[in-house]
Amino acid sequence: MDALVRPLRVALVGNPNSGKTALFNALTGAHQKVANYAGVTVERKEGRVQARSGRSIALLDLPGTYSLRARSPDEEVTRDAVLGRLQGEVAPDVIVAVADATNLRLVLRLILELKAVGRPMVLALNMFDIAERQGLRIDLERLSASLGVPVITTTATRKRGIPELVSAIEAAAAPAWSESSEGQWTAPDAAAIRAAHGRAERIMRDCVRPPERPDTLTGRIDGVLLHPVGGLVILLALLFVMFQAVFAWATPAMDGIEAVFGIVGAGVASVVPDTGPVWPLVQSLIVDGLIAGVGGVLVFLPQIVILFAFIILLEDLGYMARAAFLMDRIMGGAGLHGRAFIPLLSSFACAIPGVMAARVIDAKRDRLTTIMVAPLMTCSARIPVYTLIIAAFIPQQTVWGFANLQGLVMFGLYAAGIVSALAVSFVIRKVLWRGAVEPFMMELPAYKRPDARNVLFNLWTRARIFMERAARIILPLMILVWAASTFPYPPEGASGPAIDYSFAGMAGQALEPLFAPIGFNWQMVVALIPGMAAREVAVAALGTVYAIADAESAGSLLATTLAAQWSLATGLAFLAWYVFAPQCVATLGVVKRELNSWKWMWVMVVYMFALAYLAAFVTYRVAVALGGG
Ligand SMILES: Nc1nc2c(ncn2[C@@H]2O[C@H](COP(=O)(O)OP(=O)(O)OP(=O)(O)O)[C@@H](O)[C@H]2O)c(=O)[nH]1
Ligand SMILES: [Mg+2]
Repeated sequence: MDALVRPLRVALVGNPNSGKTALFNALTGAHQKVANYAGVTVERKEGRVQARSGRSIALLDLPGTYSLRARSPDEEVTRDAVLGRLQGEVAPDVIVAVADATNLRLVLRLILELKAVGRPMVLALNMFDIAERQGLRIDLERLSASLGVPVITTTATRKRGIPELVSAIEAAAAPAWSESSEGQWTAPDAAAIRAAHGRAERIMRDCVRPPERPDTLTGRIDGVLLHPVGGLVILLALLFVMFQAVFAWATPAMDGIEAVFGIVGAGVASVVPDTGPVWPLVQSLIVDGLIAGVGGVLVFLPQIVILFAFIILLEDLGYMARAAFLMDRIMGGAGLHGRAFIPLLSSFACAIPGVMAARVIDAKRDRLTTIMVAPLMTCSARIPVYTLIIAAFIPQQTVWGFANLQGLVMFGLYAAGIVSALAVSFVIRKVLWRGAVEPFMMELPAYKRPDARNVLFNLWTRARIFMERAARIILPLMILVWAASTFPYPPEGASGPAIDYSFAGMAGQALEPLFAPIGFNWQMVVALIPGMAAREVAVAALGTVYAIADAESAGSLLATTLAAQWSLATGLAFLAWYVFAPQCVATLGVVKRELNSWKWMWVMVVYMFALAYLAAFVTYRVAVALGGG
């Protein structure tokens, strides 16, 4: 192919948290996730840029690494991309080494390794705004001369230095039209590593003067936040406030959304005639199937947004790496690798990115353990389930004079997820493989003021994912649930409610004996079946089933209906079930893919269902014994 017309292949390579993805976004206009901790990007991501000359650039964003001597799966992706060893790819035409200008020492060694690969290279000195603020003096010309690569200063988050970087990339590529498919690189031996280390130190001494105004704030804040006792207390307090806020602040917005659905439902009922054989069905599909089902899940959007506002702000500040540090001892005691923290943290959004983030863990067994427990963390799809049951059964009251009881129960459910993840990993360590957990090192990023646009964009992404799931997964399933609960019609002269004679009613009643010991009724069983697709589907299905079953309660809130129809013990057993049950086929699919093993996927299915059944059983029996039946 003609080298002039095919796009220029460029790879962004650098230490974790140096701003590669921020730079990628600034160059391509993409919106890949950027956050202030190491290990955000675990996959290669491709984007396009058009240079002024008209030449198209195919840009690769890669996971961060300290060396081409890769250890973990994410680092292997970077090494293989740089060397052109990825399936169906050739080595990049230009490597852009991305460096955090305030933290050059480590990246210099990586740059020297990259030079040895022999591809044209450009150094982007990113975070240059911070370097300037600190009064860090870098002799750019000398640095460029000692390394033998052009140096461009950038501030990715403000899009500074972007056109200059693009020009430098083009200029670097121009002479090298060679189509060699693989970069050459051989792992250096100990002597070579020492030599590179010495060279990096010399370059540091020659080109970089220490900052005039070093960042002392980070150190002072860490003195408090990383205190072994005080730090943990602050972490717990933060989580406590977060769950209080989820309940206290969301209510007005949720009431608003509910009111809108109520008005829409009433509007539909007044517009659609209720005569003839078809119109009542249409009305039922819209009101019982779509509004009661899909709308019943969408009302939880405000809670999702509030929870993620906290998480995203803390991520951007740079607090999450500190939380990992604080939890390291506890996690180590449970046999979890310190690097498991970020995957488990990601699992609060959804177990799928969580399971994928486990790629940052190099030891196979540690990675497997992390993946096996990640789905126990409370993902956001559980929020509708938890909130619905809490609203139905837990009174809205203040305890200890300041805490909202509903928020406290939510906190407890999250804690149950975390504690059981620790317990399961402890058991895996004791039963399946022993041996010490490897020590864990993670750079603590400097604190940064959260960037409003980044926070809002990430928040919008979470909200969009939630709403898209409602449209893509819940909506079609609710049409099925509605149809299964409506047809066939009851026979002539039937006495019971019509739904009892429907497919759903029959299936639920057939399976009910299996679930009776844990206090579930047939409507719940019906909800659990489509609920395998995603956890919040169960809430939608309950909404639809109860809306069809019980015309009198039509229009009243699902929580009110449940409070009337279920015992307290049943409600609590349902909560306990949802702490553990692996009701998400997409997660199971990703576990199979990441571990490349059906066996471990089935181990997960079996152990999680077993725990769910056991937990619901114990909860139900204890609650009944205490008078909650
Ligand atoms: N002040 C400032 N902050 C930046 C700049 N570039 C990136 N950041 C911030 O630095 C943090 C890390 O940025 P990312 O783009 O996620 O870093 P990364 O290199 O992709 O990290 P990994 O994917 O974990 O390897 C984020 O909080 C960004 O907002 C910059 O030029 N100036
Ligand atoms: Mg990244």
